[in-house]
Amino acid sequence: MATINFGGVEEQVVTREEFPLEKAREVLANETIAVIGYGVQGPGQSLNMRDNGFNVIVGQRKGKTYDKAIADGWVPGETLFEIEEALEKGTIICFLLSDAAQIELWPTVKAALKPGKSLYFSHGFGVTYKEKTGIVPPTDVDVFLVAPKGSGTSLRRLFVEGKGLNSSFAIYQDASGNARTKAIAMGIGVGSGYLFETDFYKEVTSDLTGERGTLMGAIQGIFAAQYEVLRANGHSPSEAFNETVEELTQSLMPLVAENGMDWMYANCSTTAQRGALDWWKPFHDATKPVFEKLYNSVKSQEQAEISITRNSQPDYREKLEIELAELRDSEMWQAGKAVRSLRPERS
Ligand SMILES: NC(=O)c1ccc[n+]([C@@H]2O[C@H](COP(=O)([O-])OP(=O)(O)OC[C@H]3O[C@@H](n4cnc5c(N)ncnc54)[C@H](O)[C@@H]3O)[C@@H](O)[C@H]2O)c1
Ligand SMILES: CC(C)(O)[C@@H](O)C(=O)O
Ligand SMILES: [Mg+2]
Ligand SMILES: [Mg+2]
Repeated sequence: MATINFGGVEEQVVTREEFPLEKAREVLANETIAVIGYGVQGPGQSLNMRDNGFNVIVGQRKGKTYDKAIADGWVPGETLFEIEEALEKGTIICFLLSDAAQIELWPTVKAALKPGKSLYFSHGFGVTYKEKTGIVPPTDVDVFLVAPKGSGTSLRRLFVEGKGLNSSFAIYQDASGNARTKAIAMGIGVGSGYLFETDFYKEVTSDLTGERGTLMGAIQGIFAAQYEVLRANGHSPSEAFNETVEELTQSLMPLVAENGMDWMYANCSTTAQRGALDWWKPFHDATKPVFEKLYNSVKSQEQAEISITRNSQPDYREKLEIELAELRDSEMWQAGKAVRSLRPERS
């Protein structure tokens, strides 16, 4: 573990330098890694591990996604199987179905978890909310998680570009005495940048907060609010969208990603800097109570309850799609579509 100072707080993290890919390959040399589910994380993690030289198979029920796995080079009967067969063959079971679907499949997975096998998650959800999910692993298997901090789509894209998303890792149960090393090896194998340690409860609590907050929920809320105010005051969709979204994603966020907020500010006018430095505080004060409400709703398990109830309905995909279509069809995101089509690299 390397000790790194994060803004005055020292943390132990695992870097690729200290735990190189060769070591990860050695640790997992005798394992068959069965990736169960080929939705968003499934492809990213399985393809990265395959390209990193691990022994990986995929378990996916037949249908459109199974065909996508074939298109990605997984071979039926060799590296691609029905879920039950992959569970049988795998020694490390990567449970990468949607969190709600994990509940339904758990009895099947549990039956396949013979002593000595490992159960791998990418979220603390299933076992943390065991009263709601029924996911209680047998005591003679290792249980750990590696949670990439980003979409499986980015996990794969960054890997292909020679970059990496950071991931957290956590141990829930160490039956073999080797769970920690295995978890870290898996984290390196899926293409993580660096790995930071957490526990299942903290992972699920921070993750549910983040995606409902700044990463996804809050950002759409704040975009919509500013766009609406600009439009209500007579600004065109072009002007409102560019001033709300396009400039942020194309110009300013890449600068923040590269060198931090102050550096992005410093690369804008002093007029902009003065205004931003004055206005971030009112935005902070206005939104902090909402973040507190959100965190409490996660902590009380209300968010887990909603997620399970809503995403377990037979038509949950169709219902999500209706709400996504509402976003997509809104004037702001339709304006965005037009703006994207005008980017020079697209013409
Ligand atoms: N999406 C991400 O990028 C992301 C990022 C970090 C962590 N995670 C976590 O990774 C895990 C997998 O998430 P995901 O977003 O990749 O999942 P997903 O929603 O894309 O679903 C994965 C697979 O589940 C299958 N599935 C759904 N219902 C099923 C059922 N009843 N029986 C059998 N198969 C079924 C689908 O065919 C699909 O292949 C979750 O724990 C999630 O919280 C996801
Ligand atoms: C990609 C996210 C938002 O980080 C993940 O947590 C998820 O649930 O998809
Ligand atoms: Mg999440
Ligand atoms: Mg997340």
